[in-house]
Amino acid sequence: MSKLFLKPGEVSSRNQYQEQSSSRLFDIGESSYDYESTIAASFLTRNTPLPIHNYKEALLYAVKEYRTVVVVGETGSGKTTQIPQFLFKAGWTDGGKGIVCTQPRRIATTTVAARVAEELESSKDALGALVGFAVRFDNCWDSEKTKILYATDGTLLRMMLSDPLLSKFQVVMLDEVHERTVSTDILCGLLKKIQRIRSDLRVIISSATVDAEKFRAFFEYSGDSSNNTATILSVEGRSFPVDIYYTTYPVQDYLQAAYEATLNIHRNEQDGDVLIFVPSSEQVDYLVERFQSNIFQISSMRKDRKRLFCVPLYSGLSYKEQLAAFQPAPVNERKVVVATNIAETSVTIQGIVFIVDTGFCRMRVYSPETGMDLLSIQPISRASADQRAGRAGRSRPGKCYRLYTEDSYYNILRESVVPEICRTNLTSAILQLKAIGIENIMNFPFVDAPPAKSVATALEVLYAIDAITEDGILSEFPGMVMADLPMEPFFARALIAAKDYECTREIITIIAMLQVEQVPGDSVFKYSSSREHKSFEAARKPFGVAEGDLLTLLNIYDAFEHSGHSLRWCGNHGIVPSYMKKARLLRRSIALSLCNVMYGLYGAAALSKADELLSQKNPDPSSIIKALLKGFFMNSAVVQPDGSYLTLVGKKSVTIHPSSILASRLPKYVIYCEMIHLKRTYIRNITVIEPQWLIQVAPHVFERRKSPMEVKWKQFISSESSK
Ligand SMILES: Nc1ncnc2c1ncn2[C@@H]1O[C@H](COP(=O)(O)OP(=O)(O)OP(=O)(O)O)[C@@H](O)[C@H]1O
Repeated sequence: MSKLFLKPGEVSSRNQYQEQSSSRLFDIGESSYDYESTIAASFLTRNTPLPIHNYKEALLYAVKEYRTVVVVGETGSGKTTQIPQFLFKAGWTDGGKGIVCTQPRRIATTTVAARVAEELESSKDALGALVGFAVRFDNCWDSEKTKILYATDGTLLRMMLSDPLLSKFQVVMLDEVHERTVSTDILCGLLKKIQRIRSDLRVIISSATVDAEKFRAFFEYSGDSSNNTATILSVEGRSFPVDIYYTTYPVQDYLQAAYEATLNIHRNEQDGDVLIFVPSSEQVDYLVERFQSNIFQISSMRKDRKRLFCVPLYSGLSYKEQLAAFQPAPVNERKVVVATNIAETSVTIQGIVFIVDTGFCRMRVYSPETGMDLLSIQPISRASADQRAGRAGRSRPGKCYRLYTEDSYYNILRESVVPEICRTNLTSAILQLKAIGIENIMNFPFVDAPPAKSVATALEVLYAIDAITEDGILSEFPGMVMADLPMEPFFARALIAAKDYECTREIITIIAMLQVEQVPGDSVFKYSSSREHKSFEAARKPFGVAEGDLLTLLNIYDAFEHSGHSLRWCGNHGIVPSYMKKARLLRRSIALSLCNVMYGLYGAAALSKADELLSQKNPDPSSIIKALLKGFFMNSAVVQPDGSYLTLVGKKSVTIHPSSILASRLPKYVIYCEMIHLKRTYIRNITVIEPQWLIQVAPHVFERRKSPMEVKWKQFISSESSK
């Protein structure tokens, strides 16, 4: 075979880190993919302190003098872990208020908090005291003791429902702002408003370079001449260099290319673990299985027979399963982590030296005609590609293999991601804003304003599910309760309705099971619904019910409960025990949230009410479906002669996803929980309904001559604008 990867010293000319680079063809083992190489920033020795340490004084000065500091810097320079510690040690929490740092993702939130707790308190068990975390359905902090709190952006937003001025915090740091999640963008607007009331509050924005000036300008407050308002602090340097390699021509099959690139690394490189980025959990599972089934062959590729082992990492896994990716590899073994973009930002997996980046991710894209999000596979942005590369080079120099050309990187990938707020369903976000007291959505200071049509559709949907009145005002009930429940408004609506239909236990169970099966292709069965379809169907058959997927999930949970939560029972039925354990925990969390929010109960009273809510009642299936309909009636569809379906709202042609238990039965009327766009537009998690129930639960939408899309949205817009 010909020469493999170029050595860093052999390269020259440009790269994205403005250091030396060059390009040359080479062949990677048996595969035919050619790569060009680009070398990253200057080398620092292993014991070099993190680059952010050189900026400690500058940072503390900036935070003292300016209300907002935008910090930009390379991945791995130490922003996330060190800045809160600098502020803590400099006395910013001495007045009794804490520091909160947000992250877009759960896994980053919890792992970074654990790392900082260990650094600050020199103990592995310290988490939850001085340093804590808060994510949906899981809190590990103490309102008295915790001085540094890591929280997901969505959780901080939810905290603002009870504490709109964030009075518990002295400093709010929004990390990874360039990811532009809806929650982070909304937090930016809210913080800008809070700063006008609280001149003591300090805001730190950590962002990629490209967006820095935009955020600085956004936070600059012209009304305050006595105070400096916003500034930028650039942190130069990274921990260790990462050499970047590109293919010399576009890759046809990125999964095959990822597989081959990894084999090549294993065959030719010394030690160091590999992190592969693919778009979806299905593809993660596919690659993991492929590696595992060829493990002997792969290990024998090396003279020293170093073993390779492979672990998945995506959001549908339980927390414990996710942590497996963070465990160090045994001596003489090489770990390959196959991940979705959950591992893209703020995450440090020790031992990772090689990155394989397919260049794609699965993204939610909003369709204003249907008012629904579509999940589709899209090229990543350059900012994401840099984040992915930055997962190497954190404890030693690394290499990143991009399975696309350098030309694609510079000319096809967008510089930064389209803000999620401009491409996603805003129902949940607007409900949150209304609950925080922002009535005039059109005048809210968005960093980038969402399309007016998306705002209008969200208002219309909120009106249809009774969250807001005809005048766009949040209803005390159920609107305020929906906003307080930690879940999407449609599920919250169904859960609230469940009380009247006497099926709270069942709706809680269904929501918990759906939460576990978040990602298309994921299922509670150990077989993949797409690749091991026969085994999957055979395992599901004993639980299947004619009413559809959600009641089938309920049946599975009930059987699990009946078995005494037996892990052996799970094994005998091809069910993944950790998923069921996760569902069990989630049920309890959801029940407790409901007790807090709807019944105003806390502590022991909430626990005993939660037990009552979760005890067996066996309602009629039609009651459960009617409660679901209260939330999901906008997602109804009717079968067409060719076996496709037409959505009743939006008139979109869709197909039942092959993983549905109803895929071959084709009932006349259905509701669905999710629409996804793959090769076709599919609907998932289907329930059979009677058409007359639509009129019973939502007469304001389905009574003749009242088209839902005519629901006064124009009036909403004009009344919103005039508030
Ligand atoms: N959980 C961890 N285990 C081991 N080392 C860690 C961990 N978290 C962080 N580090 C070390 O601290 C360094 C800085 O990480 P930090 O997350 O603070 O950087 P950052 O500037 O926020 O980068 P990014 O935006 O890429 O997350 C990492 O490069 C790594 O060396």
